[in-house]
This record gives sequence, C-alpha cells and structure tokens, in this order.
Amino acid sequence: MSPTLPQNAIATVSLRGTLEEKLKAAAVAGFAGVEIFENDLIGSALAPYEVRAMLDDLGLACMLYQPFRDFEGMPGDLRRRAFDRAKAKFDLMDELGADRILICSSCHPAALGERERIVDDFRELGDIAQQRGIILGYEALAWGRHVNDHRDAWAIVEAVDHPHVGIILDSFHSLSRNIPNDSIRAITGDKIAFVQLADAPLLDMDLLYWSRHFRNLPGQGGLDVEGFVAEILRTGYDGPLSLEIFNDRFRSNAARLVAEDGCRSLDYVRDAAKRLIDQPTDMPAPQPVLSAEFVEFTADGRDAARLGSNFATLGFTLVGEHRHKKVTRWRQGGVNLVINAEPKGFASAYRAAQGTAICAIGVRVKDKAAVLARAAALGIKAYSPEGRPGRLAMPALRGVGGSLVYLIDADEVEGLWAREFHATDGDAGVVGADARSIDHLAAVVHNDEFLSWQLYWRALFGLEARAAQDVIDPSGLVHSQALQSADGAFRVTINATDARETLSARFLDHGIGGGYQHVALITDDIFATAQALRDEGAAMLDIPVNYHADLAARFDLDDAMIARMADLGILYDEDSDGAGFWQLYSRAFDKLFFFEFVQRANGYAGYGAPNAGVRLAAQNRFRPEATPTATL
Ligand SMILES: O=C(O)c1ccc(O)c(O)c1
Ligand SMILES: [Mg+2]
Repeated sequence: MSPTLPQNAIATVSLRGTLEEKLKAAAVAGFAGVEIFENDLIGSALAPYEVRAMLDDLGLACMLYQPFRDFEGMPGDLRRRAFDRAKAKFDLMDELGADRILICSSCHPAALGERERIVDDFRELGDIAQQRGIILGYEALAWGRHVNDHRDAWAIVEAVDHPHVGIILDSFHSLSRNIPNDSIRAITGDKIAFVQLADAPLLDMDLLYWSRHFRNLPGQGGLDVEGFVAEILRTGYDGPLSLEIFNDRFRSNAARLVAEDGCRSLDYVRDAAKRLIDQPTDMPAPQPVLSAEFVEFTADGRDAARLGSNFATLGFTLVGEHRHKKVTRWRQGGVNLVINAEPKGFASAYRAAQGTAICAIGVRVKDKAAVLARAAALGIKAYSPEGRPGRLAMPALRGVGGSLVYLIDADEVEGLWAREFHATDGDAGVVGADARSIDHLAAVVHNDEFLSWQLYWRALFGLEARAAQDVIDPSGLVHSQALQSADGAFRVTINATDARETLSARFLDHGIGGGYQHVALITDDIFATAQALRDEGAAMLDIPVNYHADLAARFDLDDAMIARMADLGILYDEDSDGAGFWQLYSRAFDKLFFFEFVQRANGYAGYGAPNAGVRLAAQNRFRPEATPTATL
C-alpha cells in the first residue's frame, strides 16, 4: 500500500476486471475514491446498493458518476427525453451515494449549438439537481459537436451561473488540442466540479481514437499535465485529482499494477505542479542522477571467471577485490563493473532467478537521504535485507526487473571504493579501448511494465523522456523509450515487445523478470577503440556490407571513413544539424547481455534509432536456433 493522500481518485474505466475487482484494486492501492464509469456499472452483476455497500466496506468514496452524454442543445422531444434520462441517473446516483455527475459535451448529430439554449438547459437541469443535492459538471470533449474547448465550456458555466453547475477539466481534452494551460486562470476555483487527469504519447491522429486507446498516466506521456495541474491549483481548487485512463495496455494489465502506478503518478504530478507555482509540498524534491557509478553483475564459479575475461577483452582491468566478499571491481576510465560471486545475499538470489546477469546499478546523487525519502513518498520500496537496512554499506531501491539501484552520495564515492575494496594489480585489460564513462543502460521489461518503469524514473529522479521509438527486430516490433537527466549525464532506455521471438523477448524468457540487457560506454575516438579491441581479439558484432553501402548514399562521409567503419563494424547516425554518432557492439555474453561503445559529436542527443534494426538483424544471426555452434 502506498502512502495515501486523501485526494487521489481513479475512474473505474482505467482498470481491468469486473467492477468488484476494479474497486478492490483502487482501495488496495490507497485511492480515496473512484469515478464509477457507467459501462462498468451496467455490466456489473452488483445492484447499485451493493456497489455502495462495497465502496463503504473498502473505504472508497464515490466521487463521480460518468459519463452522461448528449444532454445539451437537444431540440423538441429529444430535449424532454434528455431530461428524463438525467432524472433516472439522479435516482441511480442516490442509490450509489454519488453526488456529482459528469455531463460531456454533446456529439449528437441533432444537437444545436446556440449558446442561450445550452445555458437554459443547464440552468433548468441545475435546479432539478439542486433539489436532489447533486452537482452537474460540464466537460468539453475534444471532439464535441459544438463545445470542444474548456474555454467554451467555462463561458457556458459562467453564464449559467448556478450553484449546482460547474466545469470539469480533463487534461487530455485540453492538451490534445493544444489549448494553453494559462487559459485556466480565467476559471474560478470553486466552479471546478472535478478534475480528470491523463497523459498521452504525442501521436498525430484522430482525437477520439487517440483518447480512447492511448491515454496513459501523468508521467508516462508527452503532455504538459504538470502545467495543467499547476494552473488548476492556482485557481484555489482543492478537490480530488482523478485518473481517467482509456488505454489498451491497461485494459489487460493487472489492475493492481495500474492502480499502484496510478497513485504514484498522482502524487508525482501534484508535487511537480506545486513546485511550478511555489506552493509548499510534503515530498522532497527530485534529485537528479549525476551519473551511473557502477554496474553490478552476478555470476559465480566458471561464469565469474569467463565474465572477467570478457571484461578484460573489452578493455576493463581488474583493480580491486572486496575486503570480505567474493566481489571484484573492474575499471576502464570512469566506468566500474563489479562481479558479485557471493553465495548468499541479494546477488545470489538474483542469480538463482535470472542466471548470470546485471543485478544492480549504483548511481551518484547529491543527497541519497532525500532520494530515499522521495522514494518512500512515492511508494517505491527500499531494499532491506532481512529487515536490516542499517547493515547496508549503501542504501538501495528496488528497480527494473527486481534489480537494485544503489544510491551513493557524490562526495563519498572514492571513500566507499577504498573502504570496501583493496587494490589489486590483476589482469590488465586491453589497452586503448579507452571508454570514459557510461553513456546509457538499456533495459528490457515485460510489456505490461513498459509504462511503469518510465513513471518510476521520471517521478523519482525527474528524468526527461524523449520521443518513443518503434524498433524493428527481424521477429517483430520493439517499443523503446529513452529517459535521461536534464544534462544527459544519466540515460536509460526501456524496451518492451509483444512479439515473442524478438531478441528482447528471448532475453525476458531467459529469466523470470526484465533487466538490463546492455551497457553503452562513451569513447572519444571510436576508431581507436575499435582497432584496439580488434588487435586484442575481442568478439565484436559484424555489420553487413549493405549497411555501409547505404550509409555512403545517405550521408556525406568520406569513402575512407566508410571503409574503416565497414571494416571495424562501426555504425553511424547523424541528426538534422549534422551532429554525428558512432556505435560499435560487442558480441553478447552467452547470447544474453552485451556492451556498446559510442561516440557522440557536436551534441548528438539520440541513440542511433535508425541503426537499431540493423544491429538486431546482425545479432539475430547468432540466435541459438540459427547457429547452434556459435559461441559468445
Ligand atoms: O471517450 C469518451 O467518450 C469520454 C467519456 C467521458 C469522459 O470523461 C471522457 O473524457 C471521454
Ligand atoms: Mg474525461
């Protein structure tokens, strides 16, 4: 259960299952109330009074009944029928214990757009609602026939000027149409009957289709929901913030997962909005990740030795051994890899589930105590071995695929290494690979968790999302989302797929959860790096000649450079400003995880997305079925 703020609500349409399952999931996650979505009630075997009893048992308020469609501006007999329908809903709301109803702007082909008529309709229904103790909230659907902008809905509500008629703001409808958030300043806070929130990926498509299939939680898309909420709070509105998410993934995801993420996303967006308008907030501010300090692999016995050799061929040198544990430290420039071969503890448990794998990362932050406090406020669990977190040299949070994120204060880094490890002068790695630091970490997660992990990084550390990419694996589509700190010093990509034979899917099948599949290292001279690795016999990924022939056609690069790239297996991309990006891949260790070397020039900010398909096709040649004799 996440720590509950009293003002979080969720529409039942956002969750999978029967109405009972939806309500239980909302309660367990810590929501204070729900919006009952009409279809969920109609399809339910529970009578309205039973729903009410269940809500009471679960400690949930019924904050809204919705939607009521095609009410305003109806001519003739249709008007009378709209009023009769409304009265029937008021009776139902009595049974449910709901005191407000959402009336969405009409899409009816017969609806009239004349302002006075619409105002009269709301005034008349407002009188009836008042006698029943009900509040009407008017929401402008982005595709409404005459009213599709909250500014018009507000003009109507203002003109109606009735104590039981207010406006409902829904971030999707406003932001999908690029209506400026500051237009909310014209609205009086006590006239806002309810607030619905949804984010969405920035897609250029029909508004209704976009809304009904692609909405997601604040912090999972590209809309300025923070700015939207900030303007609402500025009006003085202090009612609930409610999630109304129509999303194809959420319809099949576990309701528990979506509800838990939902609470987290509301807490996150409320905090972010308050910061925008300098209102006090209970949550510590997000601490940016300054950099990834280390990547920890779990491996034992022969695997640990083979992994160390693999690191050495890629330019890492064994520089330290843990003073008390079977843990070694490998370094190249500012990159630290750790191999944990302990027979007990977290790494060993992770190994039992996932085999030899990346089991943790360590990140440098300015103030780890603040990160831990923010994580707690967001319901993100800290790792506590056998309930004794005090014994940990480094605190850690649960992260992607059950791995850990260790937190290290920037000023304690060197001391920590010196305290925990004694220096060795073991195997020297390849000289001249010259990786300087970690560019990014790439995780593969189950499709159900694709949006969850985005929210995690954005809410906890304030990472920013780049535009999502669809990457073509020979066996299917892979969704990829890059997230990074504002200065680009820490980057992760989250990858997921529905297609069962893709490299990502095969990585997932290997263990029982997601995890990090590759680590990208920055080099300042990728040609020298590639040559040094070649000279030492590192196993690198060959790239087909067709690729480099195409490069020559696409970019204005000199022939000698392209010939060298072809020889060394280097990939290239360029942004629209001509900034270049070079990539070089190692062969995967046991066909599982691999390294990438990259060089960024002139502020290239992407990840070589156009090359991902070529890389996946190249890696696919080594899939177990295709070449059973291939090693590494
Ligand atoms: O897609 C719809 O019809 C619909 C219904 C009710 C809402 O509150 C909404 O935002 C959209
Ligand atoms: Mg809505």
